[in-house]
Amino acid sequence: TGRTRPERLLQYLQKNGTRGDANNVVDTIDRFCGTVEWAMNVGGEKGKIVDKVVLETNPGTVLELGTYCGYSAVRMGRLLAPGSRLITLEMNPAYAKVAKEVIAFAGLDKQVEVLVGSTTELIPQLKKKLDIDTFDMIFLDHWKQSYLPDTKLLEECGLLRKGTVLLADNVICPGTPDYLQYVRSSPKYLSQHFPSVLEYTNAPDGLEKSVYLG
Ligand SMILES: O=C(NC/C=C/[C@H]1OC[C@H](O)[C@@H]1O)c1cc([N+](=O)[O-])cc(O)c1O
Ligand SMILES: [Mg+2]
Repeated sequence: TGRTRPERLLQYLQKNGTRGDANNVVDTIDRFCGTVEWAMNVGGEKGKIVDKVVLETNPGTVLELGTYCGYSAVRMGRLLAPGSRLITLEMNPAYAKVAKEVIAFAGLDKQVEVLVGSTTELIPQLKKKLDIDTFDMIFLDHWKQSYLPDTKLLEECGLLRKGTVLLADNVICPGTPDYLQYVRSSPKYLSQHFPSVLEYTNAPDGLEKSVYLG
C-alpha cells in the first residue's frame, strides 16, 4: 500500500525484518528486491565486494553520495568500528525520510547521519558542519554524471587525504565513462576494477576502487 517503491520497501522491512539487527536488515531488503520489487540498492553480490573493501580499509570516516533507501549505509555502517562515522548525502527528501527509518530500524542511527541536499551544495559545507577534516573512504552511488564533478569538488575542498579510498558503484551499468577515464588516467589515483553484476540481475556491472595519492 506504500505509494512509492521506497515506502513499500520500508513497509516490507518493518513487517519482515528484525529491529536492531543490521545483518538481517541487509538480507531482508535483498529478499524484497529479489522476490517482490527490484530497487537500485548495491545488492548482495556487489555488496560482498563493498564489505571486503570496508573491512580492509577500516575507515573512521565514510562519506556516501546517494543514500536512496539506506541499504548501503546499513551495509557499510554495520562493519564500522565503534566511534566511526558514516555521512550520507541524499537530494531527494522522500528517499532521505525512508533511509532515516531504515537506518534507525537497523540500530545504526548513532553511526550513520543522513544529510538532505545536493552534493554540490553540501560537499563544500562538510568540514564546517561535521567537524571532519578528511574522509577515509568515499562511496559513490548517486547520479552517474555527478561522479566526476563531485570527485573534483572533494579534491578542491580538501576532503581527501593520501590513501583515501573512493569506491564507485555502477561503473559498467548504467556506466560512468568520464569518471572511469579520469581515475584510471590521473596520476592522483591508483585504480582497480572489480567486475560483478547489476543488483538482483545477471547483467554485467562492476565497482571501481581508486586510492587517492594526494
Ligand atoms: O541511477 C542510479 N542511481 C542514482 C541514484 C540517485 C540518487 O541520488 C540522487 C537521487 O536523489 C537519488 O536518490 C542507479 C541506477 C541503476 N540502474 O540499474 O538503473 C542501478 C544503480 O545501482 C544505481 O545506483
Ligand atoms: Mg548503484
